[in-house]
Amino acid sequence: MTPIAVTVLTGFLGAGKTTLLRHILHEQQDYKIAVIENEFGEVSVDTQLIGDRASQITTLTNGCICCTRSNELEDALLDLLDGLDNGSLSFDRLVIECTGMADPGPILQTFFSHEIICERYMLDGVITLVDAVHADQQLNQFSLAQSQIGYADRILLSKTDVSGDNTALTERLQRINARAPIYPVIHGQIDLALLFDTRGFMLEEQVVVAKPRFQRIHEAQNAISSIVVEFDYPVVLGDVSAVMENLLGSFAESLLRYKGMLWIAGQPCRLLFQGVQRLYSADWDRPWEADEQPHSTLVFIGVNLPEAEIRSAFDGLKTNPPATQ
Ligand SMILES: Nc1nc2c(ncn2[C@@H]2O[C@H](COP(=O)(O)OP(=O)(O)OP(=O)(O)O)[C@@H](O)[C@H]2O)c(=O)[nH]1
Repeated sequence: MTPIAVTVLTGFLGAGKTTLLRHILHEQQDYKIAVIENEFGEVSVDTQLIGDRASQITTLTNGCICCTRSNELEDALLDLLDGLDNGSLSFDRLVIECTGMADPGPILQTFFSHEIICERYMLDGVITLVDAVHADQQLNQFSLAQSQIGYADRILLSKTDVSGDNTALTERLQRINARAPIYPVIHGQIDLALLFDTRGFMLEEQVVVAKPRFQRIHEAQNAISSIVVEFDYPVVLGDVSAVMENLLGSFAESLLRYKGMLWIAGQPCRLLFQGVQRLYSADWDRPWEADEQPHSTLVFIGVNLPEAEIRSAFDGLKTNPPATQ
């Protein structure tokens, strides 16, 4: 039986993993891809975004799969095999999207430490997304961001459309990981032949593969947490922008990542709102379904999150809800 090739997508918060995954699922013609998504926080924004393009999506929201003590990843991998064996699922590749705070070490270890998983899956490679705009600061602040680069078989430098000159960053990445080629990508656009069949974990004679390092997350990351803000009334787009501008004015350094779906007054479609530190964007997503109660849900992930300020800023929109809708 041919083992199922597994690609692990990693990279710090907001580096472009979901954007790349959407590109992979959209472009590839040759494989049936199953996806395991691990989301930070209980809201599955990314799962909603990748939609129905994967053969099977399993979402693990019970904490980060690299640090949870449960065997959630192991169980998910075995469940997928059960599905294959009983004919309820059909796929020939697996992509695992880690959270931006995941240390890839323990995730990779799962593929070496469980007999059935070792036999039926084959780790193809680790692809690490690096946000060309924020990476320098993230690498200075979080040893985890360095680990994610250390494990890479391929490094994809994202946001090169807005980052300016990347020479110094590229040199820094090469010093951390001299083995992985670095490719610039804009919105996940890359030739898939460069991503698959990297054989990063095959011990070929000509390749010196560094032994995976399994390390604990640095204590400093304990300061990172997430909060979910929800409201069940429509809001005016300009008001949300004003709230965000104010929050960023005071707390841009603390807000590592924020994203969610918004109910905008008078609009038939959901607004996907997301940002990474100071860069944020909004896109219209699909229309609200007839049987779906519109609502807004935002997830904020940050260092020493100013929770009270964030909640009170959004509560402020409640006192003056728009008359329409
Ligand atoms: N300008 C620009 N924006 C990008 C690029 N790639 C991704 N983005 C934007 O960056 C934000 C984060 O992208 P995602 O793909 O959600 O990042 P992620 O790594 O999956 O994020 P988390 O799962 O939250 O860690 C989104 O607003 C993307 O549209 C790029 O190449 N250029």
